[in-house]
Amino acid sequence: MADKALEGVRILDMTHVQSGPSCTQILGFLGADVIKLEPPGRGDITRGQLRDMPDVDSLYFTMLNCNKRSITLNLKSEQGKTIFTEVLKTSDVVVENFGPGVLARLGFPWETIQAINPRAIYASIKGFGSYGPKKDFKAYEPIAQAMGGSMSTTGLADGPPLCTGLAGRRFGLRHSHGGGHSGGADSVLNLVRVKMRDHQRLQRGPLPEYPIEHFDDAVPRSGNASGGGHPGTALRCKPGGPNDYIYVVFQPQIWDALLRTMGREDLIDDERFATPAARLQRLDEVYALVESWTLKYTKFEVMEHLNAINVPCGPVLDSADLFEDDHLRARDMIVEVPHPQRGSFKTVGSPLKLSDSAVDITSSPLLGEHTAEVLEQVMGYGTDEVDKLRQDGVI
Ligand SMILES: CC(C)(COP(=O)(O)OP(=O)(O)OC[C@H]1O[C@@H](n2cnc3c(N)ncnc32)[C@H](O)[C@@H]1OP(=O)(O)O)[C@@H](O)C(=O)NCCC(=O)NCCSC(=O)C(=O)O
Repeated sequence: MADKALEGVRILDMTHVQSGPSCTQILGFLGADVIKLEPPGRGDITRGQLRDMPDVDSLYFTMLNCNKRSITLNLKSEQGKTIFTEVLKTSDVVVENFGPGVLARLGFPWETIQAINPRAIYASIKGFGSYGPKKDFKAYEPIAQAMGGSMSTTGLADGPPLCTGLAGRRFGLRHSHGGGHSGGADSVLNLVRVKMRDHQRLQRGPLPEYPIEHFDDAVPRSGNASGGGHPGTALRCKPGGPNDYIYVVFQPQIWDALLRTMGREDLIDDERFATPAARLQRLDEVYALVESWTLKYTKFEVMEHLNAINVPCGPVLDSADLFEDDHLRARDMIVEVPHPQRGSFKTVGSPLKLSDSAVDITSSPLLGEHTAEVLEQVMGYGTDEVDKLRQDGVI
């Protein structure tokens, strides 16, 4: 039995930036042989973007390209196209997120790829998919957030629309489950399904769980209101820093126990708060009451108190908290990876945990680190031929 779920599966990875690389990195975590194909010279543009060390692959690149091999190949040269055809024949899956029309301009539209290797699964990420009036538009993550409904519903009611911090992954993850062509805006829309629910509810009356009084035609920005069936919000904690908050979901069954923990047994029979319906009428008061208690403790202390009585809650973890978090470390979600140029770097582990497929995270490859290895071992080229291809600027 293979040690890893995707051992023996070869991925021809023609992805760049964030959306595609995050998908193929997960395939690498699961044991696939991911061969990342990059243009000679610069490679994936992110290698040189947002650099924190001169002339060294950026964290932007290293954190999205672990567990891959890198080959360089000039797809605009005739020999490059020939080599591409050969690599394609040895691949099980092809993943690409080029701009619309790029592969066709290179001479490899989907039909040609399919004819060269009919058994290959083809996964294509575009901003707006392969059909529909906007199919030829380029896109980055914030554009998908703008056009998939996320921005208009994120933020405070009296502030501008906001992007969330879920870059790249949200755009790409939804595409990684099979062959096909789909779009980033589709993915975002899929994740704002509850807002589309609320839009239709709004046509029958105001939405009581939203922290606003007056509604227009579209779903408003909901601040920190919970999108689920129970109200919830982020409450301030000690010592009052920008992320000293804890998110609390007010399930009906927690109310009495919460009042006891807060030392407010006197309110248990108070009819203003006694039922979920009564509390929904005065959420501001409910939140202010509980916040007067959370402000006495740190967000981690509140987490302890609330979990002791089974209240669903989550302290707002900032990036410093995340790197130190004992749970994330125990689950290998924060890992340190050796790197030939950087010494090592910290990255985020695999969100997929399969019981019989351990994840060993290896460094992102240097540009073209495996070109000779792949050409010689996978495709049978001789060392002299590889040298000649290098001199000719093909690889
Ligand atoms: C992200 C992009 C806007 C980036 O645009 P560009 O930088 O202009 O890249 P393109 O993919 O359009 O490719 C530009 C050119 O590079 C050429 N090219 C690419 N690879 C090669 C190789 N190996 N050899 C030779 N030439 C190459 C390609 O033929 C194009 O040439 P010409 O044919 O001569 O033009 C676009 O790729 C795109 O819309 N992708 C799909 C959606 C997507 O995944 N977006 C990122 C999502 S999230 C994210 O990551 C984020 O927000 O950040």
